[in-house]
Amino acid sequence: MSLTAEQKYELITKNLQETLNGQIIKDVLAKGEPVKIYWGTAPTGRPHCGYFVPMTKLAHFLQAGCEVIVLLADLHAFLDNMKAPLELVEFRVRYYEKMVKAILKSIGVPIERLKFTVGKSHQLTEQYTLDIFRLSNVVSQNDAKRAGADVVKQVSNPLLSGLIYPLMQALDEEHLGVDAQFGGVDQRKIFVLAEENLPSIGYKKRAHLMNPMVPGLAQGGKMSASDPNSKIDLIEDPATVKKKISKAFASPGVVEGNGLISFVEFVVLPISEIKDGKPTFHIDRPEQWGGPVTYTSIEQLKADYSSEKLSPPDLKIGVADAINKLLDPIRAEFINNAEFQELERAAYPPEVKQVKEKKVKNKGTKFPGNKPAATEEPAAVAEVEQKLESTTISN
Ligand SMILES: N[C@@H](Cc1ccc(O)cc1)C(=O)O
Repeated sequence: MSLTAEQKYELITKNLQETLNGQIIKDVLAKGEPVKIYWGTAPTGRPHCGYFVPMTKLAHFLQAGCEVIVLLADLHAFLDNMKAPLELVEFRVRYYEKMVKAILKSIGVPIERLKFTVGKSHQLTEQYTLDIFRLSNVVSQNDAKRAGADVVKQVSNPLLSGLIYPLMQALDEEHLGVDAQFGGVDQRKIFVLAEENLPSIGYKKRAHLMNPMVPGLAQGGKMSASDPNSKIDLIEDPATVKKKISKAFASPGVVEGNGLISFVEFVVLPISEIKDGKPTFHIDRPEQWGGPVTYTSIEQLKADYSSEKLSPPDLKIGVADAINKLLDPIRAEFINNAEFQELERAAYPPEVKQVKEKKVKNKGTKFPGNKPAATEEPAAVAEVEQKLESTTISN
């Protein structure tokens, strides 16, 4: 199936909340060239179900013949208040890469044409360093601070790293040689900073594509890796998925801010369309409430929900089943792959409990029955690090 330039543009911008400088993309398409787009993700907390949203867009970009790059932004994960310490970030990079691939496989997207790159691989060059300095001479402290406000963790004593973060995200566009950057609308201020300032240091302005933020499952707000109740892990077991969804916030008849409906709109329907060519959302509703029902458009679902023809518990049945179906292959891959599991432990080592040690009076080594000084327990990190040293992660 070959698409016209217009059809490609439509697919590229489908389901987005906002596009800035779409003309840049149209111009590339008009020349018959593939559009080069990147999506960056900072490997901080464990990736969760919210990641399905950008993944559906990567699928669209690939369908539209784009060259797609996934940037695993390791240094950004470090610069954002050290959400990922340097000794863990490499494991997280590998864990994220595996997860992104597993999600795309679960959606049925061929990943051969997807390129993965790690921030460090271009961000430590001489030219990049010089570019940070050049950009720091045209961007004010205030503008850099404001640009990062929705992305960088806001703390009472903000660090300098939070100002460098947006500058580097802007520079990545140039150093990855793309036509467009894609991200959530939470990235908007950084995108604008890039558009306004790259030209001042002699670089092209890029197009920016933004997907909406899907509200979390708790009480609105975005899905966040740091709030366990607002999100569902990609390797969560089926029973926990059901439990979390049953607890999700959903007022009868209220569509606005309903995380479950948004999930259907931005994940379930688009994915079924990518997979089977037509959007479907099936609810195995008990007979007494009207029996099974299948929706093929979000408007239809929203109308039924607003008029309370569809109740929150029934919506929840459908969403829990849909999520479990999406997670099945990801869970299976994880469970059947010891390397993957080891990587998870290395990337997210269980917190070492601070056990208060009983003070033992030092009576000297000569004291009868005393043992030689105990060797220190290796730290959890060092231990897994060692185990992993010889393991390579295959695609
Ligand atoms: N800011 C993105 C990560 C990112 C980092 C660097 C980039 O060039 C692009 C994106 C996030 O919030 O996850």
